[in-house]
Amino acid sequence: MTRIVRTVAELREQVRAWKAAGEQVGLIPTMGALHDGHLSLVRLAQTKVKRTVASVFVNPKQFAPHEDFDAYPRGEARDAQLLESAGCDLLFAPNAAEMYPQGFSTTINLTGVSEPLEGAARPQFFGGVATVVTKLLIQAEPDIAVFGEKDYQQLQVIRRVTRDLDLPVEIVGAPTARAEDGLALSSRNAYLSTEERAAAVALPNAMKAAIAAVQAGERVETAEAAGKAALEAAGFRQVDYFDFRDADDLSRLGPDALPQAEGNGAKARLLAAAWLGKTRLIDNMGA
Ligand SMILES: Nc1ncnc2c1ncn2[C@@H]1O[C@H](COP(=O)(O)OP(=O)(O)OP(=O)(O)O)[C@@H](O)[C@H]1O
Ligand SMILES: CC(C)(CO)[C@@H](O)C(=O)[O-]
Ligand code: BAL
Repeated sequence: MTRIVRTVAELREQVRAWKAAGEQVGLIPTMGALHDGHLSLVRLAQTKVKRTVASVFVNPKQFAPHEDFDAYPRGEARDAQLLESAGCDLLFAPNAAEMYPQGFSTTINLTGVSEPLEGAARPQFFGGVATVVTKLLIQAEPDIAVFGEKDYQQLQVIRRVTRDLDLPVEIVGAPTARAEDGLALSSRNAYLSTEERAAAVALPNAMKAAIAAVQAGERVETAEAAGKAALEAAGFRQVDYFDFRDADDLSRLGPDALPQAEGNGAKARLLAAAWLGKTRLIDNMGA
């Protein structure tokens, strides 16, 4: 069985024992409600290191008061079973008091790549993510930590934080796992009604269409506007962003920039976030 530990002391003791035996360790931070996307991160870590630790912690610091912290799906027994089936060695499941003891007063303050897109839509989000991920990396002392490209900006922010703070860990990005129709797997997909789930495929479809249009010579701005219109026509009630961006620093691409144009060395990424009823979906694709 996958062992479950709830304290930093137990986590460190186990990780240090593995390292003393010459075994490298990979950390997979999650908020639980696990799905195949999370398990693909475990499997990727297993190709690189001998031991894997998944953390499950629904981090209150990355939710604004009006967001879905209370409603966020939780189910430790099911999560532990899935981790067991994936061959994960350890589940770290701290409670809020272990993570944020009384008097906790430290938050990582970010600029740069955290500011646009998710940072603009959810001003509290990346400070909370950076704080908890930094704590998890210090607590677990892993050799590698794996994060999904599904949360592409989060991955870029975490790369930046680990570089800036000299954290001795390799950050590994993992490709987005998708349902058969193309929708990115996400714990929040559980909020979708049957009708909304059917409509949700418009998100990856609009993104693929926008990338194809730009690659065929369409102006970036025009493709972005068409993408937003396609989402609204499919029943999305609000599009927070549908933007082509520089793939590394997420700065804006000029209106006439053709990401794939010959001689244009910049790599582009299309990132989108949009609301279907009460569910906020995000996705991104290389362009
Ligand atoms: N479809 C996916 N493919 C690859 N990685 C994923 C996928 N979904 C989530 N992840 C990654 O799993 C890790 C934990 O994410 P989290 O627990 O928030 O799951 P989630 O499904 O993204 O949930 P949410 O619905 O809250 O966004 C993150 O690194 C995230 O990028
Ligand atoms: C990285 C993370 C586990 C930090 O709480 C969370 O933001 C997530 O699940 O993507
Ligand atoms: N998957 C990112 C975590 C969040 O949206 O809160």
